[in-house]
Amino acid sequence: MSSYLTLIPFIKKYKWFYLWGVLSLIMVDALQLAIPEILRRITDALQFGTLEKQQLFMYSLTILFIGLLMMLFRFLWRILIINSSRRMEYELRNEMFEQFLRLSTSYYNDKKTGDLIAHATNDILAVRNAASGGIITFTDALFLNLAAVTMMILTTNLKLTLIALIPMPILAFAIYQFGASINQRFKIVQEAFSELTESVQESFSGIRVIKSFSREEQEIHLFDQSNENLFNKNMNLAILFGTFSPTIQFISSISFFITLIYGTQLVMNHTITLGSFVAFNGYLASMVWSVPVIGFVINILQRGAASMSRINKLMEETPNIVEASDAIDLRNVHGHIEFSNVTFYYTTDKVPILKNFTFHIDPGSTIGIMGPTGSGKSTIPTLLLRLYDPDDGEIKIDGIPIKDTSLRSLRDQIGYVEQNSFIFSASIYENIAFGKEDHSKENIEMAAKLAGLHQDIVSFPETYNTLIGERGVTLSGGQKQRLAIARALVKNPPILILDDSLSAVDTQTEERILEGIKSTIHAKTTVIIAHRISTLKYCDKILVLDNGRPSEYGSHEELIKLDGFYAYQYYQQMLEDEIT
Ligand SMILES: Nc1ncnc2c1ncn2[C@@H]1O[C@H](COP(=O)(O)OP(=O)(O)OP(=O)(O)O)[C@@H](O)[C@H]1O
Repeated sequence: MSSYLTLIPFIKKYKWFYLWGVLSLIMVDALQLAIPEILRRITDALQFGTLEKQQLFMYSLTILFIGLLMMLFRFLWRILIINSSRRMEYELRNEMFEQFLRLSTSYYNDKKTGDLIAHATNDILAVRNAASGGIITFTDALFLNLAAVTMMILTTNLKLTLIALIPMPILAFAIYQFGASINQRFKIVQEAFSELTESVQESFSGIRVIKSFSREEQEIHLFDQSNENLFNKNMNLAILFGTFSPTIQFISSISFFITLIYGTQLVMNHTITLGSFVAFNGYLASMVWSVPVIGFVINILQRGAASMSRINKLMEETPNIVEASDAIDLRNVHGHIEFSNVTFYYTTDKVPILKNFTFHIDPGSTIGIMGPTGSGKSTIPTLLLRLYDPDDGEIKIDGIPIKDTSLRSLRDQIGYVEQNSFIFSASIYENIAFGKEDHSKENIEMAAKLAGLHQDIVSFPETYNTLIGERGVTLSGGQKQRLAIARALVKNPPILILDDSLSAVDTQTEERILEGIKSTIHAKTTVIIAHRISTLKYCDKILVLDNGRPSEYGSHEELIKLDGFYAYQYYQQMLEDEIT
C-alpha cells in the first residue's frame, strides 16, 4: 500500500475536491441512517395508537426531503471525487507517456509492447478505480458501519447489538480469504488477456506473412488456444465470484436470524419497542451491506496498489543516455566525425559489436561502409546519434565529445535514414516534415524532389496530403525508403547517414538521388552504408568492417587493387549483373 505515496502530490493538488467529496458522502450516509429513526417513530406511534394524520404527513414529507438531500449530496460527491480521479488519471497517463519517450532505446529491447500498453491502460485504470471507487466505498462503508453500530447501541439495545454482530468476524474473515484468491485469479486473467492482445497485434502486423505462407489455419488455432486460456481463467474467476456473493449473503443472514429470535423476545418482554426492533433491522441492513463492501474495497485498493507499484517502477527507471548538466549545443557543424577506441556491447554477456574501433571522417566527404551482415555497420550511426553509449572509447563531432553536447542539438545535426524507417499513419507531407518544425511547403517539395519521390507523390489523388499507413495508401518499399530520405533531407543536416536506404530502389533512380544529394547539398558529410557496390562507388572512401573492426579502407579503385572482401563483392556483383 506504500506505493500509493507517489499519489500524494495528486491528492494534495485536489485536496479540496476530495475533502468536500468525502464530506458530501458522509452527509448521504448520515441522512440514510435517519430513515430507520423515522420508521421507529412511526411504528411506535402505530403500536401505541398515537399516530396522527398530520404527524404521518410530516414524517412522510421528511423522508421525501431526506431523499432530495441525498440526491443532491450524491451528485456532489460523484462530481467532486470522480472528477478529481479522472484528472489524476489524465495527468498520470501524460507523465507516463513523457517517461516512455524519456527512456533510452535500450529500455525497449526486452519489453513486450503488450506489457507497456497495459501500464498505460489497465494499470492506470486500476489506480483510478482505487482513487475514486475505492476511496468512496471505503469512506462510505466505514462511516456507515460505525454510525450504524453507534445508533444500534444508543437507540436500541447493547446486548442485541453485540449478539447480532457475532457473525461479523466470520464475515470479515471470509471476505479476506475470498479477496486474496479473487486478486490472484484476477491477475492471472490480466496476464491471459495481455497474451491474447499481443497475439492479435502480431497477427495484424504480420498479416501479409501469414497469408503468403498460408498460415491462417495455424494462426486461428493459436488464437483459439489463447482465447480458450482466457476463457478458462475468466471462468475460474467467475466461479469464485459466484461462490463469494451467496456465501457472504448466507453469513449475513445469520445476523438477521439472531436478531429475529432474540429481538422479538426483547419486544415481547417490553425491553425494546416494536419501533426500535424495526429501526434496528434498518441499521443492520445498512451494516450487512457495507461489511462485504469493505472486503471488495480492500481488493480494489490492493489491485490499485499493485498497479501503482508497477507504475512507480516504470517512473523510477532512469534513461541510460543522459545529458551532461553543462551540456553544450552543437552549432554550425562542419561534419568531422571521429571514433577513438570505441568498444560497444548491446548486452554485456555477449561479444562486443565494435572492438577498439578507431576511425575518422573528414568534413564534407562521402564515406561508404560495407561488410558482412552483423558486422556492426548500423551500430555506428546508432552510437553517433547517442541512441546507445559506447562501453569504452570516445566519439567526437568537430572535435567535441558527443557526450558533452545536448542530445537535441546533436540529433539535429544528423539526418539518419534507417534501414527500415517507420512511416507514420499521417499524410505524406506530415511524414516528410516530421523532423523539422519550421518547415515550408517549398522545403518539403525540394526534399521530395531530391529523394526522387516528387513524381510519385503528384500522381496520388491528394498529392502531398495523401494519407499513408493504416489509414491511407500503402507505399511500395522503394517509395517508403525515398520518403525516409526526404524526411532526413528536409532537416538540411550537416551530417547525412543513409543506412541501406536505397536497397529497394533501382540503380538508375539510386544514381539520380545520390547525384542530386551530392550536387545540391554542399559540404555535407555523408555516410552511406550499403551492400551494393553501385551505391558505394559514389563515395570518396569506403570502409569495410569485419566483426566490428575495420578490415579495408580506401577508394573504390584502391580497394579493387587490394583484392580483398570489397573486390570479391565487386566481381561477384558484376557477374550477377551480367547474368541478369
Ligand atoms: N538492439 C539490439 N540488441 C541486441 N543486439 C543487437 C541489437 N541491434 C543489433 N544487434 C546485434 O548487433 C550485431 C550488429 O548489428 P548491426 O545492425 O550493426 O549489423 P549490420 O552490419 O548493420 O548488419 P546488416 O548488414 O545485416 O544490417 C548483430 O549481431 C545484431 O544481432
